[in-house]
Amino acid sequence: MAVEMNTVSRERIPVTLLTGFLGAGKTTLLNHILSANHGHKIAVIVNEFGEVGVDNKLVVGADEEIFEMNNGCICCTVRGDLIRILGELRDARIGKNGRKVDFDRVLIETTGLADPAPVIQTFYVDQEVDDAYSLDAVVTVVDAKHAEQHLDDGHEAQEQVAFADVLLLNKIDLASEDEVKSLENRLRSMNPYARIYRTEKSNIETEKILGINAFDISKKLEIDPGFLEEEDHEHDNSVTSIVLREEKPLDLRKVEKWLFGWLTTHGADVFRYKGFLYINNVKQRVLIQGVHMLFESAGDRPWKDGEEKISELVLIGRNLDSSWFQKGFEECVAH
Ligand SMILES: Nc1nc2c(ncn2[C@@H]2O[C@H](COP(=O)(O)OP(=O)(O)OP(=O)(O)O)[C@@H](O)[C@H]2O)c(=O)[nH]1
Repeated sequence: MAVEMNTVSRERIPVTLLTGFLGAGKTTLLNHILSANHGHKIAVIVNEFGEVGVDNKLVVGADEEIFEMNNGCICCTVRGDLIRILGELRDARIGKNGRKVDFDRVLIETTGLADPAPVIQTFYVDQEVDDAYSLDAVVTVVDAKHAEQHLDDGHEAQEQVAFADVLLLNKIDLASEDEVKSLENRLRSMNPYARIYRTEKSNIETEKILGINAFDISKKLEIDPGFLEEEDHEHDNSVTSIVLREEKPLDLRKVEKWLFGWLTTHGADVFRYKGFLYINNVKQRVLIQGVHMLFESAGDRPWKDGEEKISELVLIGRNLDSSWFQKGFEECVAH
């Protein structure tokens, strides 16, 4: 009996923590994992900075259970939420409380602004979480085009690299071989342990990131000996988010002209923006998103019958003037 109990308690649910700076390619990786044929049943927890759950809408794979935590950063205000969701999932796995969720691993996508250390701590410091879950690996997606800049001025970006078990050097199509090599050297000097893979569109064999048993707390403690005790962590408070909403149909050309005009002068201030637009005389939602000055808009699925048609755009960056954005967005209404 004792042996059996030990076996049960040691069978903890593996968790992959997916981090990476804003726009690096985390959702792209998540979609890639969820569409791949690997046989794992994955419960996904996504954390969004800003009020609108755009990420949830961007994630494909309707079969997976997706739990979303909005309105805060996973490493601060919603850490309690994370513990609660992990507890609920653990119970649902065995059909407790009348709900059954069938999964064999958990994947957590953190917001690009999260410092991973407090999230990792949760798996060691919270006893109930520790009993039920084991951290399999911290996978950090790095944007080959913008990482140097993010690493120069961001504490979170540095921590994300420092705590990674696997680094995906993504978007290599946007950087030269020399740039990629020099970034690789920089990453290697920051984190000598992580396995580094170069990727385009976060395309990687799932065996290289799931079930790899790569997380080793002793290595993390070598990097930062006090990290399990750290109560506080720093945030770059100059980074904020704005949510724009408009119920009237918009004119896509006006939106593009307005946004593009602003981006050409302020592209460095905006890390990430994304949303769906309700465009005049267009049956589909239009997905609009970008990272700094790289911007794309594309037709998404058609609006469903009875679905509220509304445009929602989230911007994350520095020095964002909310009233200026609200006014500009309103002026994009189609006439
Ligand atoms: N050119 C290029 N674009 C990429 C690549 N990978 C992802 N993208 C694009 O980069 C943008 C951001 O990708 P996401 O996967 O949404 O990034 P993210 O890290 O989830 O972003 P946040 O959730 O905002 O932090 C999207 O427009 C992707 O299509 C790549 O390898 N090359």
